[in-house]
Amino acid sequence: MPKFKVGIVGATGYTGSELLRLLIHHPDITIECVTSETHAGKRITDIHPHLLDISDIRLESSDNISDYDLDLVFLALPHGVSMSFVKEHGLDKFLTVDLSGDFRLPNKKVYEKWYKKKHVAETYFENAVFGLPELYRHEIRNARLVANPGCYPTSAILPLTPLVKYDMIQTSGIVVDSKSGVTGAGAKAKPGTHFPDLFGNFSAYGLTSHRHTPEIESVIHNYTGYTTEVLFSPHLLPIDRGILTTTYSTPKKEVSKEMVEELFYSVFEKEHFIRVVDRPPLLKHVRGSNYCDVHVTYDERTNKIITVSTIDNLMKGAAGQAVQNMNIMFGLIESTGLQHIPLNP
Ligand SMILES: NC(=O)C1=CN([C@@H]2O[C@H](COP(=O)(O)OP(=O)(O)OC[C@H]3O[C@@H](n4cnc5c(N)ncnc54)[C@H](OP(=O)(O)O)[C@@H]3O)[C@@H](O)[C@H]2O)C=CC1
Ligand SMILES: CC(=O)N[C@@H](CCC(=O)OP(=O)(O)O)C(=O)O
Repeated sequence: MPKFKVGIVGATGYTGSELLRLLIHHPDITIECVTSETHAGKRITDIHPHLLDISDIRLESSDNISDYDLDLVFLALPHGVSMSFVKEHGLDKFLTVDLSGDFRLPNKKVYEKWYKKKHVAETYFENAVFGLPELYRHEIRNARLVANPGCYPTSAILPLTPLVKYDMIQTSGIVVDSKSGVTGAGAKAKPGTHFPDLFGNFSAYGLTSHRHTPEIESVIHNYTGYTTEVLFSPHLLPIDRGILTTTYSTPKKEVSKEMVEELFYSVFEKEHFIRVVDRPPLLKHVRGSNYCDVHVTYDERTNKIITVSTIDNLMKGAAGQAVQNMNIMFGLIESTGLQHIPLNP
């Protein structure tokens, strides 16, 4: 079978780098072009020296993308930039997997409220499928534009949807408390991601205003039909990769630890990348892999259901999930090229 041809737009960033790591040896695809506006003309190893003797492809401007006959393009671009690319190229020439948040929300109004940015390609919201395969596998198969989920939303939506869908929890007062490694903030240095600010430190940010709040709420609504109220609080961990998310919710009816555990085991039984674990998961047990480890329990004393989930933000939180979506769009086995064993320790 001929291989599928793909391009990576924004290949110099962290998710671009991770896409390269996953795709160079993917058995069913070839990487035809990789783009950078800042480093066009340089070899990929000038930016990613770890690829020495592995790839010698040259970076070029995304203006050249039309010179290639591509089946699919990954947009590993900042939000605001992805939407301009989609507006310029449309969806007829190639399939698109957008890693940014530009097409994850229901419409322009919600986007502009939370992103504080004008949306210039609103007509494409109706084409976009939210790229969480465990929820929307069938829709992804026929999509031309997949909005790859945010890293925090992936870690929160996966454990919350079974609880909401099966009517186990009250829809208000759901608390999502997340901690992320610093690669979640992208490759460009910012004051808060500077080594002395990070090392030996730990901080909350984006309280009450983070753009992943409407992403979590709108996907839960779309998938379950329930309108929820989610309080989302992100934190920055002094580590490179990984997200650990704890959720707290109140049961709607009488539950037990065994009941919630049974629900998770049955819902996720057939999911290759979701592992239900019988104790709180560790970040190191998913590092470098596309797994999401989830744990659920019930605290009788406070009457709260607690979930703890872990992902690698660059894998199941970004590039790994994007490749999982690509596999589905091409009709390949979903786990192709994603069988990495977690790097422990
Ligand atoms: N990091 C993570 O854990 C996750 C990231 N995401 C999302 O994925 C997307 C990519 O993230 P990430 O790889 O971390 O980001 P980076 O900041 O590391 O990389 C962004 C890339 O976009 C390119 N680029 C092109 N045009 C512009 C522009 N106008 N301004 C800035 N950069 C531009 C940059 O390269 P050049 O200058 O060479 O052209 C660079 O390669 C973002 O939308 C992010 O929100 C989603 C989930 C998780
Ligand atoms: C640690 C850190 O800064 N994380 C990022 C989220 C990364 C992510 O999922 O990204 P997008 O929704 O932007 O694609 C943040 O809070 O803005």
